[in-house]
Amino acid sequence: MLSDSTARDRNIARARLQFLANEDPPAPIVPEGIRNSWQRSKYLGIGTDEVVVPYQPDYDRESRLVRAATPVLDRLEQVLAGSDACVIVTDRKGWVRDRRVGEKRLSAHLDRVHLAPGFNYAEQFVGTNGIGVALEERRPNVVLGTEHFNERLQNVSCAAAPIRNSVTGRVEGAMNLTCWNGPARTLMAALVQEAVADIERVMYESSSSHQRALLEAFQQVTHYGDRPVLCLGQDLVLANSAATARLSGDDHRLLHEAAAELGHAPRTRKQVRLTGGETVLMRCRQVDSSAGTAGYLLELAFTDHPGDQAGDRTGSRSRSREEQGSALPWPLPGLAGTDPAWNTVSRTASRCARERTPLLLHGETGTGKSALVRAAHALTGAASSPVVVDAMDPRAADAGTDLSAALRAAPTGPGRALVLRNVDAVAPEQGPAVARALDAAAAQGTWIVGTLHRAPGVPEPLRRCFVEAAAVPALRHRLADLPALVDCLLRRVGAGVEYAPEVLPLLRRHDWPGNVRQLNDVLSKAAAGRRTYRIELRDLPPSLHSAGGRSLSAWEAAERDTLVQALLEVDGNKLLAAQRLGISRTTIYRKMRAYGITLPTRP
Ligand SMILES: Nc1ncnc2c1ncn2[C@@H]1O[C@H](COP(=O)(O)OP(=O)(O)OP(=O)(O)O)[C@@H](O)[C@H]1O
Repeated sequence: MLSDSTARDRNIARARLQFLANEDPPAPIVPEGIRNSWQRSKYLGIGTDEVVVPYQPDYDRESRLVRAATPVLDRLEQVLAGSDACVIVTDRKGWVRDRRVGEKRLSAHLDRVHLAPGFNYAEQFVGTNGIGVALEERRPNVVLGTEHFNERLQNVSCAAAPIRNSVTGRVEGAMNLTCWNGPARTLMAALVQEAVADIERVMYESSSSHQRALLEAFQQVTHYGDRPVLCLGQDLVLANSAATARLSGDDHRLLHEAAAELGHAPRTRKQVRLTGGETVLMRCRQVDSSAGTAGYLLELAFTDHPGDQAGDRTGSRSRSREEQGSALPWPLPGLAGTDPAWNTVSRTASRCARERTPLLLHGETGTGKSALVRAAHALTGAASSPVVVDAMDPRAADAGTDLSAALRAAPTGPGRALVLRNVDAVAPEQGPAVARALDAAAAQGTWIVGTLHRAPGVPEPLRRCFVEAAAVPALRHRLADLPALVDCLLRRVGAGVEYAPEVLPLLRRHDWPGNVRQLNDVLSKAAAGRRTYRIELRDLPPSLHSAGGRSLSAWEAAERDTLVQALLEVDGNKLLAAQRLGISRTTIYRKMRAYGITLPTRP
């Protein structure tokens, strides 16, 4: 009689051969994570009988990951001495950086399959294996014997987990434990998790003072992104959206070199020619932390953008001009608009969603902050919708369900997004607990987003939970997008809703304090109440027909609405409208001026 695990191994081995031999997906007996990895491996055409992997003997043996992993591996090596186990650390691309083996026979086998320092064990080269799956799916996993894609690995089992930078949430590498197939394999996952936590802690201790200093310097200067600002650390780049829109990765390297040349001077300026040929004036400041030099803070002024002088805080208007020159359309599913400032924020949100960079979105109510997060998250292929926790929701303020508890209750992990709406409404005493809850979710691979109406409005310690910030433009600043928005919103109402040509000019005259949400409400109501196949001027609310310079009393608003309604009924003929209302033509002129009524009128 076969033991349970032997029978399982045989079934998995059979399922693997069937999967390799035909076009069907792997049988359901195969665990989901392994099935997905097999499919990716087959799609990439990876061989199953030979391990052919790239080799690069030269690598940075002083990197922060290697330095943090060394004491942990030293300790594990002693624990595992003589046992049939081996621990391995790779960098984030799958290059093996260190390996410690308990016994010689396993060491020889691992050499034969190139699971050794300098080789690359990413899934794209080896197919399904612990390291490859941990880096690909950014989560811990176990790959047992016959679950390996390559036959040469089937006599070993491995458990692996990603190693993250607990400040930025970025995956820095992977830790893997391999041993011969056998009963001990079920304990491997726990051992790996513990070792990963130790490495992450050492990394945090050694790097956090640098990173904290850089983040602080960046946040002090950007005030949520008015001009291009870049903060360059040894392995950390912080850039606001005004900088990312104009700089490539090569530009970052170039600017880093230029900054390093300036040395220790407290603040210096220098002209730098970027890779695309543009010249930028860079103002550089060295950032120090308690552990030494953390990096450089660069404030940039592009020579084609005079309003964007380093040190000039002209606010979001100068930023949007800068972005207008460079932001190309960046369509997000279900959303409309090609205004440059909208393009820039769409691009930033997409990149942050992809890289899981914590993002702070600020913009007036109804501008589309939540809609952007939903669309950018969906674009990553995530199956789940973002979970939104509102700091202004009275239930969250309730003693029984405090805000941090609500955040902690949200599902976390790669493929998840967590939105804290109205970040600026978090009460100061709740700040530390909320920050801890956000950091914990980010550490699990969740994409963290905060939204608020006005920047800067986020107090410490919450501010440091967000790495990037971007502004969502108000509708009145992107009126060129109005036709596309109207079409998009009417499509949501139903197919075939049209509008008269005079409608758009009228919508364009309004300043939309409630932004796209208000436009959506107006259009949905107009479409529901329209009297013909299309929306006419008279279907729009009377308030849209006046300039609305001052706030009106209820009585005044009612009078204005009656006036507009009467004028619309008679196609703007003032004499007829006056007769209907029983007032003089002079009175109607006076009232129209007083209320700023501007609907198209007949002479
Ligand atoms: N570019 C767009 N294209 C289509 N619809 C949009 C766009 N921007 C916003 N909307 C729609 O406008 C409405 C309001 O958007 P959303 O709820 O995202 O605003 P918000 O900025 O998060 O508001 P608040 O600050 O009040 O939370 C939603 O129905 C959304 O789908």
